[in-house]
Amino acid sequence: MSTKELTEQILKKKSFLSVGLDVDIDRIPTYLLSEDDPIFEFNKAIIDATHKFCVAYKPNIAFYEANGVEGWQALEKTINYLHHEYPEIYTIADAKRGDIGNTSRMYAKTFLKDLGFDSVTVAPYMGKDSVEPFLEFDNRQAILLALTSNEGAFDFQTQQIDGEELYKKVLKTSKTWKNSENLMYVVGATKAEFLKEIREIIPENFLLVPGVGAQGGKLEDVCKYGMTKNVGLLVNSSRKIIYASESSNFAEIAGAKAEVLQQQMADELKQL
Ligand SMILES: O=c1ccn([C@@H]2O[C@H](COP(=O)(O)O)[C@@H](O)[C@H]2O)c(=O)[nH]1
Repeated sequence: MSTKELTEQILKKKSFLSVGLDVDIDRIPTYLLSEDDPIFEFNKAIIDATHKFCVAYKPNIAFYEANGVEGWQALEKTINYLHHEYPEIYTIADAKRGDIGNTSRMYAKTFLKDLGFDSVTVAPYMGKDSVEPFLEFDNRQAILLALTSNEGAFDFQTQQIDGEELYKKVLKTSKTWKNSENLMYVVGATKAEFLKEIREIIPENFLLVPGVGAQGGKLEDVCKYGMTKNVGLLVNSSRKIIYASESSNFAEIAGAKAEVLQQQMADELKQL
């Protein structure tokens, strides 16, 4: 999907919500465990109940890899279900890949071609040749980790190198890479106070903002400095939505949680 189409979906649905499909087999309702594919059945119920209120889904690949072959099968069924039932939805493989170019090409093929995700998260640490293979696909994006939501972000990302924070160097240098128009960036909602300076470096690019909900990030803070005239935001929430209830109506309750966030987003969009 192009970023123009993504913006159109955001304005149509009055939502820039991404629902995180971080499916932990130990946290899903126990009655689902007797199904052939409990992870997929959980995802299907969550997607059917929340799709009206969001524009994107973000499966975190770790939760699927942790279940071996069955996890990969559940991931493939989930992305196929989204493509077939809700083709207007933007999809993010939160895989945080990046390696020497020859290897990155294989990661890019897996997520952006074979599985057909719209985007994949990529770590910038190995530099240009590790990221450019993810930028070669039309209407697909690589989402580069810029300033992450966790405490450890202060270990390296905010450290000064030659008088400038490392995350700012990542933003500036990545703009010089081939097909950099296909870049989006991860900025944690817990780091909203950095957004003003981040927007001075990348005024237009979409940001994927995780950390609202379980990690304590605030939607209004993110919007205040992160929103552009074309919105430019995908705000993700995972656990607060998908594990809102363990009862048999878990999906309905997840839908209600997603709707609360969507309503707040609709209010923020009125200020555009
Ligand atoms: O900086 C980052 C980058 C990625 N994540 C991922 O987003 C979700 C957040 O889940 P919640 O349950 O809403 O906290 C999860 O998949 C993380 O691995 C992040 O949190 N921060």
